[in-house]
Amino acid sequence: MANVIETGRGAAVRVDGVGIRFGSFHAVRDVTLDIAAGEFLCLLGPSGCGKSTLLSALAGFVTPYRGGVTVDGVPVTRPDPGLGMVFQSSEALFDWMTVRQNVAFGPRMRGTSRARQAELVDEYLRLVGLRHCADRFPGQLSGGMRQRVQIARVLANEPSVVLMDEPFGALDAQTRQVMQEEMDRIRRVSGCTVVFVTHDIDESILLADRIAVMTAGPAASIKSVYPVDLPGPRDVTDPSAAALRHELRRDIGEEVRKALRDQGLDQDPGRDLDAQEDR
Ligand SMILES: Nc1ncnc2c1ncn2[C@@H]1O[C@H](COP(=O)(O)OP(=O)(O)OP(=O)(O)O)[C@@H](O)[C@H]1O
Repeated sequence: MANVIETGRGAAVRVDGVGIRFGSFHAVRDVTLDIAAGEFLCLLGPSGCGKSTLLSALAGFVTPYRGGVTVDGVPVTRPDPGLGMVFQSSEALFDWMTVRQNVAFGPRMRGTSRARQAELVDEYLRLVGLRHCADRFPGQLSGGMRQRVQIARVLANEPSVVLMDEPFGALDAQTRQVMQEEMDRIRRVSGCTVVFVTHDIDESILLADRIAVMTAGPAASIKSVYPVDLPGPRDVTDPSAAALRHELRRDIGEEVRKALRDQGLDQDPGRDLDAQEDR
């Protein structure tokens, strides 16, 4: 597939008045967001509000019925190697290919020379700490390693924007923590813009430059945007992080309660959030 979006070092993303419908269902209403080149933006919100749907529009998988997305001024109209997507499940990897072949896949499809493919594989497997696994198959790796291969495979396309849909959601707590630390390093080295969907408030505080909170759906929009001005390495038990976490919990809690009220189910609105807090 030919690139329309430039590849390289991080691009500015403009989401301008985006609305998304699935038939008669109004999923997302009038979302406007400006994401700077190289920024790490987390999307948080109640379950089912439309985070993945909005991310799909950024990836060119879903066409908005109104508004649009541009990357460095270029309209997103379809998927593009310049927009890398990392999914929650590492089933996105090709099980019948080695790690090396998986990571080389995108560049090979774009007709990159064999020598350059080898360089890219080497560079990005090194970045995710998996050079020693190049000749293994995905089935021979742990869940955390497979997610790292998925990230290397996306980065080997040298995307200017990486879109991540709960990429660590299926990992155990310890692997998740390691991956969060690695993600912070990887994105600083690669310089790409990242839009990262998560349920996890602490994960968003650890990683984001800004956190956008969505309203409960249907017809979800952006409720508030929080800058995360915390020095690194971040610690969620730090008092300023704790204050931000409290604000985010309150903000999302309001939306969860609203959603439950709309469904006539508002008996124990705190439970969802306590479960998030415990993770
Ligand atoms: N292809 C589709 N057809 C119809 N409805 C859809 C489709 N995709 C998503 N939806 C609906 O749009 C709404 C938003 O879904 P989405 O998966 O984007 O939410 P989410 O915030 O990512 O959810 P979660 O946090 O649980 O992963 C939901 O009501 C969902 O049922």
